[in-house]
Amino acid sequence: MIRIGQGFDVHQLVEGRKCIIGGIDIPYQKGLLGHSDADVLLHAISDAILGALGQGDIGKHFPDTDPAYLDADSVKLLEHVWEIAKSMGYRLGNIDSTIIAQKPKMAPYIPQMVELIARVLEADPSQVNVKATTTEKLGFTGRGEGVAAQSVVCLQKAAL
Ligand SMILES: Nc1ccn([C@@H]2O[C@H](COP(=O)(O)O)[C@@H](O)[C@H]2O)c(=O)n1
Ligand SMILES: C[C@@]1(CO)OP(=O)(O)OP(=O)(O)OC[C@H]1O
Repeated sequence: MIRIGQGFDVHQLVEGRKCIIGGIDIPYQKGLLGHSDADVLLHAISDAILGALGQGDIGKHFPDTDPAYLDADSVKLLEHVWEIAKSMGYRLGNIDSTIIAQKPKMAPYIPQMVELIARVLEADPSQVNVKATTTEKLGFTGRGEGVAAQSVVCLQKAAL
């Protein structure tokens, strides 16, 4: 059986925070604001997996009112989501994601993001695609006020 899920997330860019995207700490004068480390890409991917499983979203599994998730490492959150997927008998088919940001430049860091995501999802890097786009200076991403990410995931379950 094949299940498809999609995820979308946005975090504000502010001074005094780290810019962690796809599990990689990207050097930049601003960072992403959130209850956790605000890793917008891993949140979109986590939501896509939970969507494919019909298991709600990361806000349901990791409430932003719970101090346990304050400054949480989103790699750990994705690992937890992947444990749910495995417990339901799924493995990764493929994943495609887009980071929407005017700055910083993502391209140099994308290979490291792909390696990390593939490792967490126990997949080959060829099953994971990460892209980036600006919005040509339009909108909140174009003004550099925030970063958005979207992801589509295909999960496969072995037939019994
Ligand atoms: N934050 C970003 C945005 C884009 N890129 C790369 O630049 C290429 C051109 O982007 P356009 O928005 O003009 O299509 C694109 O192919 C991305 O690979 C980036 O590295 N970081
Ligand atoms: C990850 C959680 C939990 O720390 O907080 P944030 O970092 O604010 O991220 P968001 O994308 O709003 O989603 C879910 C939250 O519950």
